[in-house]
Amino acid sequence: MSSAESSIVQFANVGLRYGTDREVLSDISFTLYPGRFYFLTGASGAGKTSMLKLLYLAQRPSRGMIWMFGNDVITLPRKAMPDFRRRIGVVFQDFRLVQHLSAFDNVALPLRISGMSEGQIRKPVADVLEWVGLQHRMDARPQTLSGGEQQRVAIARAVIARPEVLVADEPTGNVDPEMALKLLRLFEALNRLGTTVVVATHDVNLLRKVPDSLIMRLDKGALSDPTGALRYPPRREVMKG
Ligand SMILES: Nc1ncnc2c1ncn2[C@@H]1O[C@H](COP(=O)(O)OP(=O)(O)OP(=O)(O)O)[C@@H](O)[C@H]1O
Repeated sequence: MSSAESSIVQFANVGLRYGTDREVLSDISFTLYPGRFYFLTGASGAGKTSMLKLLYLAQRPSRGMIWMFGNDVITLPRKAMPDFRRRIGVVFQDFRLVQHLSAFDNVALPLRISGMSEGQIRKPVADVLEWVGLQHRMDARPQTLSGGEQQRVAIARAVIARPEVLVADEPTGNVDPEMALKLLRLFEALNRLGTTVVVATHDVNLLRKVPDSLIMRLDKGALSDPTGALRYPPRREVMKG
């Protein structure tokens, strides 16, 4: 099998500019392989959020090519987008929960949108809320939850539809170090189940907590490769170095 066939995401010479400004991402080329744990790191303003937006298809590049799940997403018809987006779960630093809905209803939302019946929804939502340790807070509204609890609801919502890729943008930015580690363990558990995980963080301490992770580093919109993340096959001994 060629590397292109076994990859889950490929970027080739991707550039992104907002409006007529200079490029905030330049010549970005990399391949993500299924089942791996990637960190995307770099200083504030380096372009992490912009890169994740390209990854979860909220933003089109100004140039270059992007393939996901074996398809060219640049030329993908608009009506095919929702199906693609469902294969990618997203977690934001600021949670983005719907304030007037309970934890249960926030997590149930993607399943309701996809047309599942209430009978089909109850158990998977309860199970995933139990998995994030919030079975006792199912009826709580977001504003009555702590930051760590809200982020766990957001993670539950991101994974309820079993995405193949989970993308998280500074998911530990608004929680204390102990909760950050707990959230990271949830991402690791998902990764062990086969989900490809991409976590953007400027917190270099976090990188050390996942020994088998691959690190992509952005510096002023350019990508570097401190752990061999961008080479194939990624070598375990390099990753741990
Ligand atoms: N919608 C936008 N319009 C114009 N410029 C933008 C927009 N979004 C981001 N930028 C610019 O793109 C560059 C990269 O921003 P981005 O948010 O991707 O970086 P980041 O690494 O995620 O930073 P942070 O860690 O501070 O969130 C910055 O110079 C920013 O000002």
